[in-house]
Amino acid sequence: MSYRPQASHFINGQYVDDTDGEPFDVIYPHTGEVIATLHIATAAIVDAALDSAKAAQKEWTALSGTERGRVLRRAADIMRARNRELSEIETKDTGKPLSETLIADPASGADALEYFGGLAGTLTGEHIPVAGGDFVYTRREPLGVCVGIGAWNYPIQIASWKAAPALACGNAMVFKPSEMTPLTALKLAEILHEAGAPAGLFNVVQGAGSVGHSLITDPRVDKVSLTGSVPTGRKVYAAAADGIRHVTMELGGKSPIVVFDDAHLENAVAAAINGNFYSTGQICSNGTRVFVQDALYEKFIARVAARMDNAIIGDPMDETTTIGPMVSARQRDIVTNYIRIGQDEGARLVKGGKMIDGDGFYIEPTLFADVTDEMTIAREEIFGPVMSVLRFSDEQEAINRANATEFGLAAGVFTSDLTRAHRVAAAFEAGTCYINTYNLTPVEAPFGGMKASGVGRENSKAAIEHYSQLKTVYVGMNDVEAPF
Ligand SMILES: NC(=O)C1=CN([C@@H]2O[C@H](COP(=O)(O)OP(=O)(O)OC[C@H]3O[C@@H](n4cnc5c(N)ncnc54)[C@H](O)[C@@H]3O)[C@@H](O)[C@H]2O)C=CC1
Repeated sequence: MSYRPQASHFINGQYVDDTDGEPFDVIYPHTGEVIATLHIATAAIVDAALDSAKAAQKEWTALSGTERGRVLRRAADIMRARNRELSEIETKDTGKPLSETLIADPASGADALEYFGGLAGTLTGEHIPVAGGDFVYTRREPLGVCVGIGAWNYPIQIASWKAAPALACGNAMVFKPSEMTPLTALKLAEILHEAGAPAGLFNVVQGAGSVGHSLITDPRVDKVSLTGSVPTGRKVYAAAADGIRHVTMELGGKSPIVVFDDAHLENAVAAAINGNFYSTGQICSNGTRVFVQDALYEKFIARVAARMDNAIIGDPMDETTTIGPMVSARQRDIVTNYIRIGQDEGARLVKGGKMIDGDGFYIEPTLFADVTDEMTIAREEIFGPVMSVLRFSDEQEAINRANATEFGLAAGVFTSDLTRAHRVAAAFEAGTCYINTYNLTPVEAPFGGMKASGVGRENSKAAIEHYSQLKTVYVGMNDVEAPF
């Protein structure tokens, strides 16, 4: 298995490298083998990326929105045409099964490019009449150079969800993928260039936190958009604050799914399976605290356990596989440790719980029952295939317990009682709520967190607010009066 990108970085319309940068390996999680070695961006690389973004932004913002949109929509078409190639690279980089990447990852990136490409020509200001025939108009202007920083779980999706609205609004972007998954952001850069984006409009530089830090503290940068954990979010937000930079923070979660007695059992079970085991549990909005009402409790656990027997764990390149490895040995060990803590603290291990021997970073999908609110596995984000089921009796109790967390990314409710569904959705302290389904993120709908889970929204028209700013122009139509 190998996949070698042409070079580590993509700057000013071309692949570039600087071998003075410290080398780092790209590891295929199925086998643990090194598939490529790239270099961390040096100061010269970061400088070149920011300079080229600054120059390209001027050229790009001079185009009409329709012209910018055409480039983004062309990029969406190229991405769809290259879906299999991109999906295979994504699978090699992340270990996610091809059965997922073929339908979810580049496809969701292409949706973002298409959607924001369509919106680009519609971005306008307002005309506001005021007293005496004077009027005000507003101009919706880009922010300038945006920095995007990605997590490792959805590399091409995260890069596209940030690039598409940023570019639609007339900004340029320098994107730093996670050092765990550096490959497909380079492909996005290549595709945007092929689609006609000016050289330098979307650059990719590699590295870990220190490269991220040098980007977000650079005076050429106007906006920072991070997808990552809450601790990283705190650091990035603080660093951006020093320069009063705009931010979008898409951070972690510990989201609840509340299943009432009157729920459609198989739908709730399927949603809990998707919301805990898809992408081997490495999804920020996963519903990792599943609250089930008394009368349905044991039945629910039995059905989840039975359906877990149908999981096909193994080679992610085999299109029948439904559970791949964890992204890294480190992440596998973090999750294994949480499973041990869950057992030590008295949760009932119903299924799974073990590492799978071999060179790949595999772990069994794991189901815990009788989890209580104070247990570590009910409080901390695990970011792995571990479902915790908790028992509850009444609605208000479920709402209070669901909200008793610093996070607020997503929440779900399953019930056949229409008014209760909306009442509970309104009471959830979470940015993205679901009724009788879970974890769907169409580009048309805003996505993002409340509380410690984030600031701002991605996708939908709401994202435009986070990649543009309004300028007010007051037009005087009368003589100017002064007191003397
Ligand atoms: N809300 C959302 O949309 C999503 C959130 N996530 C969250 O991401 C986390 C998992 O991803 P990880 O890559 O482990 O997150 P992480 O927080 O370790 O790293 C995220 C990115 O930030 C960079 N970074 C780290 N320290 C930095 C610093 N001081 N300055 C600038 N950049 C820095 C990393 O190199 C990486 O590119 C989970 O908490 C998950 O919930 C993941 C996907 C979606």
